[in-house]
Amino acid sequence: MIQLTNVQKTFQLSGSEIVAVDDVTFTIKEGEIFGIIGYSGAGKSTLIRLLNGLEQPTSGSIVINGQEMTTLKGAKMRNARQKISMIFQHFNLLWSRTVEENIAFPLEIAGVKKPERQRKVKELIDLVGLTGREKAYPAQLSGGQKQRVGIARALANDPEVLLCDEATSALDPETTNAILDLLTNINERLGLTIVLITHEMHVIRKICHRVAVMEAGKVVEIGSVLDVFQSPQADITKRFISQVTDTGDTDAAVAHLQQETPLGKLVKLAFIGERTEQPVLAELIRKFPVDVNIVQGNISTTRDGAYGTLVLQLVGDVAVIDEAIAYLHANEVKTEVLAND
Ligand SMILES: Nc1ncnc2c1ncn2[C@@H]1O[C@H](COP(=O)(O)OP(=O)(O)OP(=O)(O)O)[C@@H](O)[C@H]1O
Repeated sequence: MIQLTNVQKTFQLSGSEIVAVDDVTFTIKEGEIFGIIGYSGAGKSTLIRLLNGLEQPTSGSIVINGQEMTTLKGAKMRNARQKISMIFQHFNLLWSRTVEENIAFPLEIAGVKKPERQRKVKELIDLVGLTGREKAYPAQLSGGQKQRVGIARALANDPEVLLCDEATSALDPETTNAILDLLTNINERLGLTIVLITHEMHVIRKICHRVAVMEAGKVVEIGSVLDVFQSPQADITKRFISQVTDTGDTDAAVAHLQQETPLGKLVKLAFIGERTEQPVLAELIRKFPVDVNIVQGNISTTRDGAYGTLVLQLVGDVAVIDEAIAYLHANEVKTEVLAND
């Protein structure tokens, strides 16, 4: 669907060169929700502007739906861009137009006749859950409602790709979840390919199928969300994951435990999929004569299944503890020894 190959974007700034996107190659599949995560300055906005043709790469190739975007010009470029829609952090609505007039705007520009426009606007208002608010002005809407208008407007011309630029960053957590549910629903109902950029791992965890992690213009890690959660490779990925898995209390709990009971092994277990629902811990306690203290536990749900971590202190005979860890391995539970006595 979208193929980026060796994409490079450099900016010249008062004599110096800034490499905003540095030799990026990856594919986004049709119908998937693909997340790009990175801290400020990582190059996410530049990448998304390259995807919608607002910027041209310095070198490399961007193919969307079989069309090489870097060589398109004039009407061909405009047609290709009509199939790529975008929603924004600050909604970018027209303040002097009502909800229905905002949604009708791209249809007017595309020359769609009034009866068809009205039919389409009504359908979109239903789809995004704004029925009854057709005549309201943006200033009379909540943040979540404004983003619903943004989404309806973006869908008006039946795009093939929806780009989301930090679309929930200005919203509170509850509204964020409602908008993310709406995007998931649209992805499933319309089969629309969604590419989103964010600095929040919660957004990736909740709705994305796959994720690319960006740092200093480069993609440093890419994979299915569940795989990346289970075995993050880059340090920056581990930091992002800790945004949603760490309660922040683990280090304090570990330090306290080591002071009070400085014995045994401190082990972090990672479970995925069905394993998160099975009584592995109960089996472990039944089978092995070790004392088990639970230090911290957490389950995160991704689109492709659940991912859980559990930090345990195992106290007892060293050989038995090693056997217990081997038993966990054999049961597809990943283990990492955090500390030994
Ligand atoms: N038009 C431009 N001219 C010069 N430098 C630019 C331009 N656009 C982006 N940059 C630089 O490119 C780098 C990547 O910026 P970009 O905005 O793509 O990052 P980002 O990950 O989207 O961060 P943020 O979330 O803060 O927007 C930064 O160093 C930025 O200053």
